[in-house]
Amino acid sequence: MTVIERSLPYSYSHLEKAAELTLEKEPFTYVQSGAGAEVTLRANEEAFERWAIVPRVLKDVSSRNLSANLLGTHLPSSFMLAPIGNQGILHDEGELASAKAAAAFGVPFIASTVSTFSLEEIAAANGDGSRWFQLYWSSDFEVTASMVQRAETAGYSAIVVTVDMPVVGHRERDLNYQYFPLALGKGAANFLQDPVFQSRLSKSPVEERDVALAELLSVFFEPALTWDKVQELRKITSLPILIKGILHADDAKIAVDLAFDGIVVSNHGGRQLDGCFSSLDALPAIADTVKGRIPVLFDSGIRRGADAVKALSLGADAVLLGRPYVYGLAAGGENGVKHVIEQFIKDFDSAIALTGLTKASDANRSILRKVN
Ligand SMILES: Cc1cc2nc3c(=O)[nH]c(=O)nc-3n(C[C@H](O)[C@H](O)[C@H](O)COP(=O)(O)O)c2cc1C
Ligand SMILES: O=C(O)C(=O)c1ccccc1
Repeated sequence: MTVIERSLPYSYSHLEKAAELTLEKEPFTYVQSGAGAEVTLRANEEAFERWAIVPRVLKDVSSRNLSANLLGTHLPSSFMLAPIGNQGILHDEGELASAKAAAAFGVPFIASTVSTFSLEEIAAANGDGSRWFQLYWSSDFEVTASMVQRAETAGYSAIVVTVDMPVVGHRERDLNYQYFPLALGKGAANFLQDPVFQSRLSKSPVEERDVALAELLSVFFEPALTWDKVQELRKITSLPILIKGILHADDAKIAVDLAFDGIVVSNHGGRQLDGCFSSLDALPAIADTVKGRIPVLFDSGIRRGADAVKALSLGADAVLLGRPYVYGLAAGGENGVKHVIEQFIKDFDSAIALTGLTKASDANRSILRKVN
């Protein structure tokens, strides 16, 4: 399948630039920035430069299988689109454009709790595509339960509980601009359209939007969340449950012991705790602990095909693509996301062949060396 929007650039840095030229400075900064001095944001990318692929040759790579299958979901190229909230600040069609683009390539889409469009609207745009729902656990448990049930009804096939945001990271550049999309209502649709959330209000969100947004902010964070509480999700849904935001091998062990269905090794793209471990550096010990008992997904720093090869070699079963696709969204809407997906698949395919592999799932540590 060849698309698309030839005016869009091919490299990550140029895509970022294209997004910067399209957007106002506040929404661009919101996407690009990280917490604190952005040490972790930089470390996520730099960690990939400390691993080098040592390719094998003469392996007949004429036919290649890039796919992964996990938790009943088919990933044609071993990656999914990461949950990214508030996409309406980047393009009017927001998550609808991204979910359509993902479906066109059969790439699974993970919809965020704080999407600009509701999970039902995203499901309609995603159509026959495959999709998971990312859950931010609300301190109003009945709202959490209602959202999970809605996701199940709307054809989402797994729940990804993000646990690295008991509070929001100290994002200095957003603070400088005093720019907080959730407070502006840019990621409120799943709440405003939720019947349980609406029942908490004396007037409808349309009549009293400010009151509704204040209620949203008051129930959004749940700093008291624990492993025990997350386990209660089992009573509400039969869908697979993954835990996103794992960096410590001991937490990976707890996730396995408590029979969660998968984990996402992630530091939220350097947006939460600045100074924490890069995601790639965290991966090997986690993979050694999990030992294949549950799927290990990975994000934070994936920019190119070879990055995905490295993450798979260090023990990930699949990766999530984050900032690259939303820069495509900002610069070119649905076609921009298609462009990014298409190029990422081509790059990944080429990297697999040049590594001397015919199956992405065969990637392992024998083809990697630590450098520097
Ligand atoms: C603008 C933006 C919004 C995000 N929103 C969410 C979200 O709503 N839920 C979530 O679990 N992660 C969210 N993330 C984190 C991503 O899912 C992913 O972990 C991160 O983007 C990976 O880093 P990378 O994009 O630098 O590779 C967001 C990231 C960005 C850049
Ligand atoms: O920006 C984010 O990373 C994010 O997920 C978020 C969601 C809600 C409030 C603040 C940040």
